[in-house]
Amino acid sequence: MERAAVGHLAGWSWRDLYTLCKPRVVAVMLVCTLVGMLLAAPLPGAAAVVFGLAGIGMAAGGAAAFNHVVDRRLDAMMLRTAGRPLATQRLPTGLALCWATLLSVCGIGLLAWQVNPLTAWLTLGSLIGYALIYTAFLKHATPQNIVIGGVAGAAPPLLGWTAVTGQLGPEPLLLMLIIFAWTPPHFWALAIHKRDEYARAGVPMLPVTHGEAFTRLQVWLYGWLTVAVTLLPFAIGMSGALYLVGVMALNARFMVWNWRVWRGRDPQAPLAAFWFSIRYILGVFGVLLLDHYAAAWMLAG
Ligand code: HEM
Ligand SMILES: CC(C)=CCC/C(C)=C/CC/C(C)=C/COP(=O)(O)OP(=O)(O)O
Repeated sequence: MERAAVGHLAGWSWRDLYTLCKPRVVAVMLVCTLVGMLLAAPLPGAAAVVFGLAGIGMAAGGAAAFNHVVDRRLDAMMLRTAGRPLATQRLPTGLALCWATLLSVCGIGLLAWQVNPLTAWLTLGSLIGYALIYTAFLKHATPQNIVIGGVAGAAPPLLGWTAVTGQLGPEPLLLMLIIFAWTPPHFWALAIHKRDEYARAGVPMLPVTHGEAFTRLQVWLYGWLTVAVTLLPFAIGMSGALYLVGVMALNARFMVWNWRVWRGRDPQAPLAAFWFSIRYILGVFGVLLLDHYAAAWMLAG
């Protein structure tokens, strides 16, 4: 019998274990982590970078897998998530739980063993914050779920910074604040688009509890907060003119999308704004890095 057929008969494939890790979300998080590392030290040690990325990546993937386990019944109720490996029941819950535990233990263990205890503790805090506090409690308790839970999702650049320096400081907190302020426009734009699904599943997301118009206003206001926070690296002298120009251009496009969401005239705007938010956050961290190396290069010259 062919291997594929065996996999099919068994009901699940190895790819399902990969899917549980939310690989695209974790990939963007790791980009932000790497930028945090490279801003902390122009030439960080290879071991801190490699083991740091591997440990943080495994822990974030493990947290995402726990999220799939905890949310398996809820995911089955929503069209967007109904095809997930646990929602369809093609992957046994016990196996997913083992996978989530293995990834989390290996990730945190690697950080404690090869990186530093501070990074291991902070990553563990983010893991618990997302997998348990957000997923099992906040998500069902309050429409502020993603604002509070956003602390865990915003941690990656700070974790990257501590991985190479072993200490906290105002700069990594600022990098974290950028993602924190960006999370509401990122998620609520999608939540507006998926409002009916969340309502049917009984999840108290902001558009369900406070209506679409109020959520559109919040996207607009948090958008401005994000703009203000992204100007701080320049204001405190952490980044230079190249960053300022780049981030202003990104902010202009970001706010055009948030404005379209706020106006509420284009039904396609929320989903388009959600997808742009991902390019935006990658752009902000990309331009932070570009500016950092441009400054180092000019100093060397
Ligand atoms: C609590 C905070 C956050 C919430 C509630 C949230 C929510 C979501 C949701 C519901 C999706 C759709 C997923 C899907 O359709 O499978 C999504 C997608 C995504 N999010 Fe977030 N997010 C958060 C934080 C972050 C952070 C911190 C990053 C990266 C720095 C991020 C990056 C992404 C990416 C790249 C996608 C697209 C995934 C894909 O292409 O399948 N998110 N987010
Ligand atoms: C250690 C560390 C850095 C942890 C962070 C872990 C992590 C992967 C956070 C992702 C945030 C996210 C996609 C939230 C959506 O969850 P949801 O349940 O609301 O969305 P869903 O309905 O798509 O599952």
